[in-house]
Amino acid sequence: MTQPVDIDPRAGAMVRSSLVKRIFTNPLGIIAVAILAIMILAATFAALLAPFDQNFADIGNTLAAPGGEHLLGTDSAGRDVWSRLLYGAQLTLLSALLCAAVAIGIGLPAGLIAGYYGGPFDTGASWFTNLLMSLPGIIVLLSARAALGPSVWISMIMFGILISPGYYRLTRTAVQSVRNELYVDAARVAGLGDGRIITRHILSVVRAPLIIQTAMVLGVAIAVQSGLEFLGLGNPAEATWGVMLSDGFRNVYLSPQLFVWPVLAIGLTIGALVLLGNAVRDALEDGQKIAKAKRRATDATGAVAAVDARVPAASDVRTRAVSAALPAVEAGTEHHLLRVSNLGVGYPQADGSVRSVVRNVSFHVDRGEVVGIVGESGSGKSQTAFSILGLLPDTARITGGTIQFDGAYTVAPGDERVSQTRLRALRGRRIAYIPQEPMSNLDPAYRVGSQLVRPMMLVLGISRAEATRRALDLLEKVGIADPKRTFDAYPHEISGGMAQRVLIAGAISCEPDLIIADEPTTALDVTVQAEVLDLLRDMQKELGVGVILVTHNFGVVADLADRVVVMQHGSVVEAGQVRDILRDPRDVYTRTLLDSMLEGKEPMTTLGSSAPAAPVVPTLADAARVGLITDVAATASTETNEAIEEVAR
Ligand SMILES: Nc1ncnc2c1ncn2[C@@H]1O[C@H](COP(=O)(O)OP(=O)(O)OP(=O)(O)O)[C@@H](O)[C@H]1O
Repeated sequence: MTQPVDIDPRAGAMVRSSLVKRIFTNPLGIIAVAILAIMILAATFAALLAPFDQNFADIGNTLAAPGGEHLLGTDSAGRDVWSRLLYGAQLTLLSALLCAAVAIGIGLPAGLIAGYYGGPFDTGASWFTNLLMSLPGIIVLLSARAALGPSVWISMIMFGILISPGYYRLTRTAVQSVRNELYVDAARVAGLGDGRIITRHILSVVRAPLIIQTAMVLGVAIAVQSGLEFLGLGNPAEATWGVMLSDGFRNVYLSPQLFVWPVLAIGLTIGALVLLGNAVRDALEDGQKIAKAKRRATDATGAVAAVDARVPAASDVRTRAVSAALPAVEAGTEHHLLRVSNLGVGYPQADGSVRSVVRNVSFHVDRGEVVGIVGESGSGKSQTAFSILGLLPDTARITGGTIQFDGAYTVAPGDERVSQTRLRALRGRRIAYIPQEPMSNLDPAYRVGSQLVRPMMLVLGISRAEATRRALDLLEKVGIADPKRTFDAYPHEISGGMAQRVLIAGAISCEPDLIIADEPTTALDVTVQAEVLDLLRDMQKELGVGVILVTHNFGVVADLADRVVVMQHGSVVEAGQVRDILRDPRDVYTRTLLDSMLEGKEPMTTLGSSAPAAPVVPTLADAARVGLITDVAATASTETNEAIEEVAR
C-alpha cells in the first residue's frame, strides 16, 4: 500500500536534543539571554534592590537629577526612578507573561483539538478565530479600559484573548501536518489513547514554534501595554515602564532623562525577546540540517514496524463489556480469530455518490495461521487491512458487511464506521501492526527504547524497570547485535533494517493474537528482506499468532502464507490454500498476476494444472529461479528454498 515516506525529525526533537547548547553558541542568543536574565533578576529581587518603595514621594525633591540617594533621579512626584524601574520590571514582565499565558491557554488546546479531530469543533473554532481577528484590537482594549478600569492585568488578559488566534492557527496547522504521520498511526495501533498521543507525539511538534511565537508575543505585549499607558490609560498608582514613559514624556523638557530610562528598559527587553526568538529559530534550523545529514548517512535500508501488546486482563474485561452491547456473531463462526464478511468500503463523493474501493470482501484468519492478501496496486488490500485496524480515514464509510475478532464484532451489521471504542480495546493489545515504512513509524522525537517501553508499561501495566528489561530482551531476540545502544538511540541514529527489527520487537512485545503485516519487506533491500521474512516466520511459529500478510508479491506469500486471498479492483477474485492457488490458479486475474511477474523471463519448466482450461504457468521452483519468488528465493535461507520446492512438488 502506498504511504507517504516522510521521516522529518521535527522541531520537537531538536528542542529536546541540544537547543539550549546551540542558542549559547550564537552570540546574539547569548546577548538576548543575558539581557533577559538581568531583567528577570531585577524584577524578582526588586524589593531587595530598590532603596525606596515605588510610591514613596520625596515631595521636596521632585525632578531631581541622577545622583545622591536617588541613583537615577526622581520623577515629577519626587518618587525614586531606580526603585520604580525595578518594581516596574516586575509588573510589566508579569503582565506580559499573563498575556502570553492567556493566549496560549486558549489557542493551544483549541488548535490541538481542531487540528487533531477536525470536524465541527474545527469549523466552529476557526469561525470564532476569524471573528476575533476581525475585531479592531485597539478599540477593544480602549473599550475594556473604559468599562473595566485602568488595570494593566485586565488589559493584558483582553490582549491575550485577542491574540490567541495566532496560537490557534499555528498549532492547528502543525498538528494537521503530523496527525496522519505513520508514527502517529503506529502510536494509535500501540494502544495509546488520543490524550497520550496528543501530549506525547503531537505536542512535541508545536513546542518549538510555540517558543518562538511566545518570545515575539511577550515583546508585542510589552509594547502594547506601554503604548496604552503612554497614552495615559494606565494606573498611575502602579509603577510600570509604560506609566513611567508617560510621566517622562510630560516632563521631557524639564528632565529629559526621565524619558530615557523606561525607553531603555522597554527597548532592551523587546529587543532581547526578538533576538531570542531568532536565536531559537536559527538553532532549530541548524538542528534540522544536522539531523538530515545524519539521516542520509543512516537511512540506507528499510524495515518493518510494529507495535503491540498482549491482552491484559483489564482489556479483556473491557473488550467483553463492549462486546456485550453488540449483536452476537453468526453461529459457528466464533472460533475464527478474525472473520471479514462481505466487507464494503467507500468514499462519498461531492455529487452524493459513493466511490466503492472494497466490495464484498470475505475471508477469515484462524489462530496460528498466515493469510496472504495479494493484489496489484490499488486493489484494496490496504483499505481492507485498515478496516480491520480501524485506521481508515475519517472520510471513509463502511458500505456493507461485518468484521469480527475473536467472536465479537468490530464492525457490526449496519455500522457505517469502524468503532474506535471497540478497536481501542484491541489495537496494541491483541492486534499488532507491521507497516512498510519503519522509519516513518518511529517518532523522531523519542529514543527507540522509550517507544518500546511506554506501550508495554501502559498495556501490560508493568513497571518501567520490567518493561526496560523486556525491551532489551526483545531487541536481542530480533537479532539486534547491541541492544543497549539501539535502546538508547534516536530513530535517525539507527539503520532502516534495525528500525524494522525494533518495530517487530514492538509488535511481539506483548504477544498479540493477530499481526497485520503490511508489505513488510517493500522498503527493504533484498538481503534485509530475506532476513526479515525469516524473522517473521520464526516469530510467527514461536508465538503461534495469526498473521495477515498484505503484499503484492506472490513470492512472499509462497514463502510464508498458508492461505491466500487474491484481490482485484476492491474484490476477492480467488482465495484458498497457497499450494492450490499457485499450482492451479483458476481465475484469469491470478494467472495474469503470476504471468506479469514473470514478464520477459523464460520459465524453465511448467506446472501441471488440474483445471482443464488453465494455461500453463511456471513452477514455483522456476519462479524462484527467474525472480518471481522474490528476493526470498534468491537470497533467503535454505529453509525458504526448501519450502518453495516443497510447494512446487
Ligand atoms: N483516502 C482515500 N480517499 C479516496 N480513495 C482512497 C483513499 N485511500 C485509498 N483510496 C482508494 O482506494 C483504492 C484501494 O487503495 P488501497 O490503498 O487499498 O490499495 P492497495 O491495494 O493497498 O494498493 P498499494 O499496494 O498501492 O497501496 C484505490 O483506488 C485508492 O485510490
